[in-house]
Amino acid sequence: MRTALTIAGSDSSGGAGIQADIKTMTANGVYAMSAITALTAQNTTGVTGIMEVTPQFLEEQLDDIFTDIRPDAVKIGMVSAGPLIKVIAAVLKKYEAKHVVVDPVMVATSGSRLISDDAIEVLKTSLLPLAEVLTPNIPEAEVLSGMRVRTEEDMASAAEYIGRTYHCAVLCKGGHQLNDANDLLYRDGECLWFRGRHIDNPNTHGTGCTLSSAIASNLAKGYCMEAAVERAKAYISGALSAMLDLGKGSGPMNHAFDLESEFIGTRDGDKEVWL
Ligand SMILES: Nc1ncnc2c1ncn2[C@@H]1O[C@H](COP(=O)(O)OP(=O)(O)OP(=O)(O)O)[C@@H](O)[C@H]1O
Ligand SMILES: Cc1ncc(CO)c(N)n1
Repeated sequence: MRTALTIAGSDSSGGAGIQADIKTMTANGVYAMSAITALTAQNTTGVTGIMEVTPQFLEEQLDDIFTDIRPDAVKIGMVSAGPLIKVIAAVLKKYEAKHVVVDPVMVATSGSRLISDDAIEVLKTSLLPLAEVLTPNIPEAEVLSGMRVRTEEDMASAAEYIGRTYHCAVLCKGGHQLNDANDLLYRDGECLWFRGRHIDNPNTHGTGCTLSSAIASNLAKGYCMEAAVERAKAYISGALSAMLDLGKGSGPMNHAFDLESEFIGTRDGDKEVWL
């Protein structure tokens, strides 16, 4: 079985962060592992608290993972502080991690800030150059490129600038800001649009985490970048189309929409019963 690692924050409401990543990786058929950067107290209406792990403890988690079950792909999500980002960069280099997907998480769907200003600088200098692909949404693409992004042409210019600066592929997500389902992949000097069907669902908590984890899962399984993005788009469209409606704010998606049966236990010792 192929393996994937998420390095991200925990979302107590289960729709984003580590929880979304593990659900996504599992649904996409890879073995999921996690190194937690911070606990967040949050729900669908906002984030009320953040408790970071120490850099030493993050390093310990990562060393334990890489020296035992080597990940075939790594997804990096919320990392709120510079010293934590430095640890991640050092570990990725030390173990020559493959298929590194960085979702430069800055603000939650609910509007809460998830990274400090100095950490953004460390992200740019230490971590982004190690990525195979970055998955910024439009506000994140604006911060990383220093450009104003209002149109599809702006998305292409910003993605190209970011890709040339950090020598990686860039998937700029239209997301809930511009054109919902249309994302642009810049790679090796070329732009490729992934045009999805807009799904009329206000519940988009964790869409960014889910997409980047689905890309990492598919890279872990050996798909090329274009195929990994295509398959990840299909997965997120399915999860949004399931129209789960939980919580008082922008709720989570149904990550398990494609699981046909529900395991209910065993009978007669060894006979499994499925619904
Ligand atoms: N209503 C929608 N219908 C179809 N696809 C959507 C919709 N909203 C978002 N997506 C897709 O979900 C993926 C995640 O994009 P989005 O821009 O929402 O991420 P994000 O802003 O980083 O998310 P988050 O708020 O979780 O950080 C993209 O592929 C985007 O096209
Ligand atoms: C822990 C965590 N990571 C990422 C996001 C972005 O949606 C979030 N809301 N929470």
